[in-house]
Amino acid sequence: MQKIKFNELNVSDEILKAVEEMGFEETTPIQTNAIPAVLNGKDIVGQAQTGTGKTAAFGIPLLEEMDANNKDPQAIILCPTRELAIQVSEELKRLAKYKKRIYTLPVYGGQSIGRQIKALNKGVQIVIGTPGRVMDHIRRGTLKLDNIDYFVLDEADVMLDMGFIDDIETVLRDIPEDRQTLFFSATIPQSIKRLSKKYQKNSEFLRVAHEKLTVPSIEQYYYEIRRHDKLKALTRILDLSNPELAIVFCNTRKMVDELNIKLQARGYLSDAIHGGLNQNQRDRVMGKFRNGIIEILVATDVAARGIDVEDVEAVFNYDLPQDTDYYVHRIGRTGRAGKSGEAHSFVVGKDIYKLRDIQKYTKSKIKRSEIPSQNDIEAAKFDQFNDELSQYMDSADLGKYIELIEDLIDEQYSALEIAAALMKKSIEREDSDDNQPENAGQSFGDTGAEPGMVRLFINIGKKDRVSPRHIVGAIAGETGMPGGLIGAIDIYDNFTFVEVPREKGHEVLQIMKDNYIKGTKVNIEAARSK
Ligand SMILES: Nc1ncnc2c1ncn2[C@@H]1O[C@H](COP(=O)(O)OP(=O)(O)OP(=O)(O)O)[C@@H](O)[C@H]1O
Ligand SMILES: [Mg+2]
Repeated sequence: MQKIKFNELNVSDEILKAVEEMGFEETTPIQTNAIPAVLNGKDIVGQAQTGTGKTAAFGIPLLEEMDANNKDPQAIILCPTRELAIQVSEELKRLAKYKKRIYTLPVYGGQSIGRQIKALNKGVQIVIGTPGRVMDHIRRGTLKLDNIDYFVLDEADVMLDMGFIDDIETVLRDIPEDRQTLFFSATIPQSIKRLSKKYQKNSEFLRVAHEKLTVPSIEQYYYEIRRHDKLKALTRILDLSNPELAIVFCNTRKMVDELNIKLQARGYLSDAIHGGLNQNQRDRVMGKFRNGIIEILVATDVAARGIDVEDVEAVFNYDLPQDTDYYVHRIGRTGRAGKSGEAHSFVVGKDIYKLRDIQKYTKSKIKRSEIPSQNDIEAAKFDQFNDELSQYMDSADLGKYIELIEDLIDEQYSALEIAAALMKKSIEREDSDDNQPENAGQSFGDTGAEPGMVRLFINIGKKDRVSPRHIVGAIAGETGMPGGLIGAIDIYDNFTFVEVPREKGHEVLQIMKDNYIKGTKVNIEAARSK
């Protein structure tokens, strides 16, 4: 029996109420198996596909076992990234809504340690963090280990990999022996078994029986293309399938930044996330993506594991991941909690061998597909136009317009000609709004800008490199605006972007158009105001 009602589990009314409010109707298979096992005191390795509720599978039993009268930390959950630590903490908070006096806290680098210490001192039973910061608190004595009963590694395979292992061993040495140790991930390689022997007692391997490592509701496609066709492929697929939200993975920070700028310049609502940004920037980008202010998240593998954002309908491997496990995790950002999703992978040259390995490893079918043609996109637009038009005709009051058209017909045109002309005009207008290449290189909008600020994209031409200092200096000099108001200047291959207060947007655009900055001509191709 894989799925059951939550009230068939031996859990408290507080949890049942919270789970109901969160809209969970039945347990997922890993929850069915893991919740009783953890409540019975078992150490477990839990493997289940992406998006199948592993967080609640360890979160619910932990919350049940916390002693509300004891203010000391009783559980530590380690996650590989800061965003994931925050998200797991949020999910636990929702589950703990009716568990009064049970507190959870995320601790991660890049956030003020003082604030975290204050929060820890107030009393927190469950600490969720990244290894570096958790270690830091342990060394400072601000995170006490004497009462830790539960130690959880989310994304265990990556946590026991990489540079984390030393930190984890250090933490484990100081946690009381009679703790429970829990490992969870969608991918559990053989090597974990050895580590499990070392760190766990009589561990039970809960593997949710599934043929495939990937989720069946994700349609997977690959495209054999040339490197320089990747951007075209991406934008065409985006235009054709028009996903609510999408994540595009690249293998390097540089590639992420470059691609993001190219997408923004073409008018897509995108932003970038990678480890090179500071924590404020990372939080801001994740927040905008979760709220749908941006629709496309261009990311390195920092966003590959665990991240749960509703309505991510498509994932792109702009670059194929180096590691086959990461294919599973990346595409698992879509098709979560029973929803459907699409995964598109770009394959250049020898990547095809890697793709074959991925198929073999995941036992999933990745279908070969072709870059959609302009005709495909036009046909899709036409279909969409038809749908919208018939809906509109059903609801709108057209009386006055019918009379006007009748006049036109009397004069010289047929009804068919008039309808065709109106349709052409309407579709063309949509297209010209649609960021065609002639608009690329410059745009003017609040894509990704701070509230009240507007972001200007400027094509500075490949050879005409200027430094951020020059740009700020020139704008400040011409407008008399303090330099501090001019923000977020980054220079990429041949683009730069500048954030200025909204009301100064047009003026600054004009200045940049008219001026030479320190002898370098700033070339602005076209101005477009959204
Ligand atoms: N029983 C349930 N019914 C419906 N939705 C659920 C249930 N349990 C969890 N969810 C929701 O499913 C989504 C995915 O859960 P979660 O992030 O825990 O997946 P995961 O297995 O940890 O995936 P990943 O391997 O990517 O980390 C979340 O939004 C969560 O709130
Ligand atoms: Mg998870």
